[in-house]
Amino acid sequence: MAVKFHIKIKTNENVSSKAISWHDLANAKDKKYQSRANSRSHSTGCLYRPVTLLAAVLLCCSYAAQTGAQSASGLPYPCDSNIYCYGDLLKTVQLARIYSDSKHFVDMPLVDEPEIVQTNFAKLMDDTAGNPSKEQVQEFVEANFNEPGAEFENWSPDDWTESPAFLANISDAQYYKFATNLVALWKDLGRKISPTVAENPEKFSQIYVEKPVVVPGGRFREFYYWDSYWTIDGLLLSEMTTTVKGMLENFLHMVAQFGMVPNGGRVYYTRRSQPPYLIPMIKEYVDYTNDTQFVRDNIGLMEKEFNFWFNNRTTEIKLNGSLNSYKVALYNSQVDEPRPESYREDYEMAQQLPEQQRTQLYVEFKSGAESGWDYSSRWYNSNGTNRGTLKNLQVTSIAPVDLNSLLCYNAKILAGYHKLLGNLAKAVHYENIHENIVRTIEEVFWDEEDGIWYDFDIKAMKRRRFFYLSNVHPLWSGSYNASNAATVTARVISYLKSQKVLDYIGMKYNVNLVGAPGGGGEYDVQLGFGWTNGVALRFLNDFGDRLTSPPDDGVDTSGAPAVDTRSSWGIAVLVSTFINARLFR
Ligand SMILES: OC[C@H]1O[C@H](O[C@H]2O[C@H](CO)[C@@H](O)[C@H](O)[C@H]2O)[C@H](O)[C@@H](O)[C@@H]1O
Repeated sequence: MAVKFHIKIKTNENVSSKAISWHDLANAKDKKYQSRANSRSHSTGCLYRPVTLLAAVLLCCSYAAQTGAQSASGLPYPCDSNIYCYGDLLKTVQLARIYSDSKHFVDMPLVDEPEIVQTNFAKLMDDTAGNPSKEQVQEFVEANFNEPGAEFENWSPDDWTESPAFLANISDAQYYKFATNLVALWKDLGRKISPTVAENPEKFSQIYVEKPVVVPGGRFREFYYWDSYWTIDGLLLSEMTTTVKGMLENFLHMVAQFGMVPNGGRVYYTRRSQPPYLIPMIKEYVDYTNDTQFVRDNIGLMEKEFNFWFNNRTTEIKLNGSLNSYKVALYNSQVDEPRPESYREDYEMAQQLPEQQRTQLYVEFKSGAESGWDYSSRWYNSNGTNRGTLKNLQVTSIAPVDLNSLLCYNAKILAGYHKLLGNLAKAVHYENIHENIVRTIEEVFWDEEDGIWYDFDIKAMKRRRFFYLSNVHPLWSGSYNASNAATVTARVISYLKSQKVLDYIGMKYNVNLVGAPGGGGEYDVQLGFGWTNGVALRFLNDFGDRLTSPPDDGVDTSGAPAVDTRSSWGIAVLVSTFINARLFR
């Protein structure tokens, strides 16, 4: 008799359940799919209770065959692993403060099978009456986990070249050297995931992907979804088309596997995404290579990703006094528990709220991470202002103009590709979606008085008239009525000038020590960030023929951490100069 298992294919609100048999699994062409399914049945729903060791083990075993465990609120956990995503082991280790960065622990591979690690943990709790000291927890972690990074093998991209043609456009010697350094960095940021991860997925939080990836770097040891858009742009300028194609194939594989592209390449990121740049990334690649066969082969998965957002991340609103209704997109990850990679921080913040409000805060944390703007005052809402603290996060009730603009752009690309492939009915379908979103952006997000688009508060039903760089997204994506292009562009530039924002562009900068990197936030300034390298290369490509580096102005950066021209703050200064040059010529 065929035994059926339910494999949850995860999207957040849309948890669809697909019955497959072991026979199906055994015959599955894709070995990774099989090993991922195995890992779920191994690691699901296994909760320690401070009873006896035997009872704990029995409890673990009885849960082992289940999938899709839920928290008491009824919402799913960040993933099904009771080591990396929820449960007493995770909570005990993260609250013990062994590592200053919570992400460190959830990036550590297991030494043994999850069941054995759970049994060892149950023993630790039993031996210490459920209250181990920090040293005892540390000893347990060191015995049962390896340091992060064990999941990679050495890899140097075959398609890397020292002197891609675009470098010849850069006339300034300093900038030339700077660009050469950035191109060299691709070799440091490339990662190939070891086949051991595919063979034993239950021992790793790293998601196995077949093709190498380029990561942001530093503590970000895995791919990040929206970062990859700018990374890929820089890789294409660097003529690394094979690497780019592989990264796109990985993303498409994840759409097939998860129904969407996860925030990043770890299991604890699989129930939230990031801004949907996959279709624009494919467009960048196809424009550069003319590989239209890639579109033909993958149009179905591109649509699948679009539909994830269009079906699971939208809501209908009616403007006050209007009969028209509008479909607006929002970030919304309905998942309980602290973010595993920021467990202690989220947990401690939630403790300051009454118990019944904590799940919603956890949802807001994850939805903020899904936006990529984690965290910005953009998501604070106290009495309609953008002031407050993380406790005032209201991501799920703010319709972001950039997300709506991005989906508009996605629909336009899909319409164009369907036309190219001769699927005329589909082309019309996506053209209609595109037109509807353009109308929504004009009628909901555009502020005629200020001459700019704003995010929209769907509780108060009004625009949030605060400056964020995301306000100009529709100008970039072309999500406005083409006949108004000249007026719209002039108004947006005048808005930017009025805000004086172009004087202050930077990722994290130091307001006390000009030119020095800043600090604070969730993590330190990272050296050689993948996506900012891509942005800098793009600017050097577009303006390198007319840029000259500033003379040494004697700025004292002696108090600043040692960084070189590869750092993200240096790049931000460069980009700011370029933006000024372009807009105010
Ligand atoms: O460059 C990678 C990403 O870095 C930030 O977010 C990531 O770190 C957060 C804290 O560890 C995590 O919760 C989030 O989900 C991660 O994406 C940054 O805010 C992102 O925009 C960026 O993609």
